[in-house]
Amino acid sequence: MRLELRGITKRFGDFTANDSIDLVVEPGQIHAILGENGAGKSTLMNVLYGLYTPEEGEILIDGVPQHFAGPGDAMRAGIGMVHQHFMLVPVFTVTENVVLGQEPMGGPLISTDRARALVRDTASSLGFQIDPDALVGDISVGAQQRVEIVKALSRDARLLILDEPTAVLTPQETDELIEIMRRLAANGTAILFITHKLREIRAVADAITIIRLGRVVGTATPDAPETELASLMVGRSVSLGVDRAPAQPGETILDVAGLVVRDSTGVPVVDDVTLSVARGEILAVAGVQGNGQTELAEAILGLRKPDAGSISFAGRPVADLDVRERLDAGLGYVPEDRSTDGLVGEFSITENLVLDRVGAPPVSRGAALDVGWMRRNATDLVKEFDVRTTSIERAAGTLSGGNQQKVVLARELSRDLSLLVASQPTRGVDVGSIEFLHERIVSERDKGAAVVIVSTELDEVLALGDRIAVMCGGRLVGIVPGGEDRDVLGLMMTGMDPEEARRQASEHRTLLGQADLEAAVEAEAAAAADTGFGWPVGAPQESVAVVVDVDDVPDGPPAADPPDPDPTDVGLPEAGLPEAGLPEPGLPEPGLPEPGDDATSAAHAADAQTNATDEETQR
Ligand SMILES: Nc1ncnc2c1ncn2[C@@H]1O[C@H](COP(=O)(O)OP(=O)(O)OP(=O)(O)O)[C@@H](O)[C@H]1O
Repeated sequence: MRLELRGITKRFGDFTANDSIDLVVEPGQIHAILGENGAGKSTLMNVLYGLYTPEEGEILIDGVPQHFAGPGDAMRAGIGMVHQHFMLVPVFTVTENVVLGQEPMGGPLISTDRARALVRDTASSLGFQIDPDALVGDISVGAQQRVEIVKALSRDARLLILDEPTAVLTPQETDELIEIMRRLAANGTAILFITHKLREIRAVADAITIIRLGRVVGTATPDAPETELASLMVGRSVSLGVDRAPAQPGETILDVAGLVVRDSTGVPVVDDVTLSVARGEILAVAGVQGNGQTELAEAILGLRKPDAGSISFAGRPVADLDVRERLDAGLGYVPEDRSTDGLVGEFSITENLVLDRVGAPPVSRGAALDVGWMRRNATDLVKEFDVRTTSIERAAGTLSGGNQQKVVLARELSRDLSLLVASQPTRGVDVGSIEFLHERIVSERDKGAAVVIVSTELDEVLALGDRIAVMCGGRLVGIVPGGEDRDVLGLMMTGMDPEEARRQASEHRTLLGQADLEAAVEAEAAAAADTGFGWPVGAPQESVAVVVDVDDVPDGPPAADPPDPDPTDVGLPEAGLPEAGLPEPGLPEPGLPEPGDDATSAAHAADAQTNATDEETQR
């Protein structure tokens, strides 16, 4: 399939999310779309998948214009999409999920034999081991990812859209996915790949298109250095590491001893975990999602009752503190799922920024909310955290994923904290904003807070952790010093003890670990070239091939808020907030799309649907 998008324009009200986007994806090409949060990537993919109807522009497949009234049309035209948040039904089996909506019939009944055969054939053509009869809720997230791919490809997708597909995978699983993408591409499947992980783009993409503020601002080739790609994306140079002084641990704030948390069936999901965190240090908890980290974080916050063991905060059992006391004592929490646990999607940004402070000054005056203070607070935080929005009164649920995450972090980091527990703090956030958020987290540490970061991102764990704890199957596999080798951490995430992981890692380097080596070699070569000293290994890699349409790149620092720099100047409805009390849940917010609006129905539809060459491999 050769895909061509011509002049795609998609607006939400007055806001243009995609502005005359042109894009060509050749058969068998892995085409990465790179762009900062809110750039319009998902919107473009949703247009291509038939979830949104563009106001202008054309989609051509093999030169023939297409008109998609919904995802069904896109699927029939050979387009498959693996959404960032899986759209699987947990209580259905793998087979039931794969054939959902296209069940093979044997007379009047669904033919389960044919359905199973379809799953088996598609899976084995991809080299996947999948049990067609397993319940999706019982299999790992990596396996769920494979089910999503099987589902898309069992419908004969010749163009596959992968929207941030590696967010929940181990480095080893990511390697596997990269191999699958290469195999699919070699067989002619075109792949549109969205990710914020520059390392992956460099490992797998054939072509890169960069989108900023809804417009294509340039293209690049995968040999462009990460720093170059990052600055193209956000329009300024970005530091990909965090500049931080060594930790100065003080008194112990958090003490977890022999903690056991069981699920509803009695199985321990946190199994005998003991750790402590002091003021002035960051403990990063690494692990594949679903290995007890969520439950550990929730237990620390007192949101989950331990079945055994103890948790104390500054010497006091957390269970003795009620929620208000926990907040007053300076506990801050960033939940891993921003949309269900971090925000109230229907509430405005202003309201979401004070969710955990209602009832106390300065948010409340007696029984009434201080709306003026709330607006000033929102205006300041939106600016400081670079939340890309047209108005502070906008419903948080209509922000792009990365911008929703910034709202949650802005709320938690704007309080005085003694202990910050942040799960996946930068999931879906672009590199420019990650730089800022990491700096903010380090500055909390330096101000004397104890920080626990739970992250599946090894880059993040390595960037922030003064010590790194790795969890697998609910158990603490080990605690190693910050700066541990990423391959060692990847292996520990599979349950291997640190010594064995170090031994095996030295024998086998992952593709992405290899990319680290390459980056180090490049950096050293460049440094050698700069200083005029010879570089013994040979010349640096080919020059960077980056094409940027300079006229199209907006001037100035990216922190300039698009499209309305000052949220207070964008026609905030005076009556947007009630003078006292939050709006009734369920009441529509001013400015929200009406049901039946294109955007709303598309969102509902989305809800409902719940090469490298041998030489490179060698290197
Ligand atoms: N249904 C909607 N109603 C109103 N505005 C929307 C809607 N969906 C997206 N937008 C806006 O369109 C812009 C582009 O959003 P989109 O989700 O495409 O960004 P993105 O590039 O995928 O960002 P991220 O990397 O954060 O996922 C954002 O400003 C977002 O707030």
